[in-house]
Amino acid sequence: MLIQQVELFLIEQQLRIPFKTSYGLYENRETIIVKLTDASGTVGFGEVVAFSEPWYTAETIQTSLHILQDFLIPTILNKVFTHPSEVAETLNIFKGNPMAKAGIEGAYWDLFSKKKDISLAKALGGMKEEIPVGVVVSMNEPEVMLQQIERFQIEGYERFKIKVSKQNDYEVISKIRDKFPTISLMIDANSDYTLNDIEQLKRLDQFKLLMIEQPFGDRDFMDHAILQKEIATPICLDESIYSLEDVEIAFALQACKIITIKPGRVGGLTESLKIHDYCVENNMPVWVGGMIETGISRIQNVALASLAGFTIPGDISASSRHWEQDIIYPEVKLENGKVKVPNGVGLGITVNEERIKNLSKKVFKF
Ligand SMILES: O=C(O)CCC(=O)C1=CC=C[C@@H](O)[C@@H]1C(=O)O
Ligand SMILES: [Mg+2]
Repeated sequence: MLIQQVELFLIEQQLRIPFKTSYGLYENRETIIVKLTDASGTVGFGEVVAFSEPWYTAETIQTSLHILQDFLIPTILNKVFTHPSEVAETLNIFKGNPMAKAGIEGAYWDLFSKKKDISLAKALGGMKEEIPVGVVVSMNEPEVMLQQIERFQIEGYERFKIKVSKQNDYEVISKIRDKFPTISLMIDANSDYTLNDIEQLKRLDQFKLLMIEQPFGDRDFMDHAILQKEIATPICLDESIYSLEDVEIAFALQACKIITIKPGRVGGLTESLKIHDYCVENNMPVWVGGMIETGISRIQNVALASLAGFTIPGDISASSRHWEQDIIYPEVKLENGKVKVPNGVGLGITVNEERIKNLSKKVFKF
């Protein structure tokens, strides 16, 4: 495959439900849509899922635009690759910036599977035709969170992730457990705790949570290992995992019992597959995380989650969880509590290029 043209669309959409994080309240979400066109006119779509501010990881929309324009795109333009893994390897001559890289590499995977006349799921080695999915409940008043869980239960979600802080964890979780004693419930702390909070974290064992996601800082492997020995609830690492190497370190230190894979955070689908295979070989449960992304990245995650080793429902909620209208059709939706894995070539959906153009704040063509 020889890429003749790369286009970047910086888009911004209003979120249906504002998303409260440790950084602040997100009411709108910027992302970058990547469109690759090869010599035959076949196109591949990807998405850069970095946020506008460096609160989740160090990347932002602006750092990604810089790295894409000044380094990544000049490196892949008019160069022949026979497989997306070669693209990942080539882009790794540059340090860091996994989300910028994943935007390009993911678009290559879409293009590659189209050229092979197979679905992305099949190209990745996927087996499932439909997947169970989880949903994230934003940080809010406990009553609002209870209402959201009730609604999402009716919609068919099988796993519920709530965002908590160390100021409100016990109060919120106990109210949820009082009303929903048996649901599959997990929390995401986004590094809000430290080892000084170990007694407070021990108290959460009584709630029989599926896991605690990223209680400590992203480089705190040793502290997570100390905590995991003290609590029964499995620790899941998210922000700590930028590569397979980080997973090997976490596994060697017993810093966690579960891993969440986000292709953007690890540099793309090639690295995601390596991490999936390692976790399966080492009996470490693994699931696919979300990034409050558009349907392009979401449907890419659906394809990834179709691999047999993903055994925990991921953050792969319907388009309607975040958007009034998605930029793909058909939109991601639950049918009988499951999301169907597209079996059309490539992503297997249609990208609404008209809507992308209407949502674009800036367009770049190379
Ligand atoms: O994509 C979704 O629906 C949820 C995504 C989600 O929970 C997160 C995305 C990015 C940062 C955090 O807010 C959180 C996470 O840490 O997993
Ligand atoms: Mg997380």
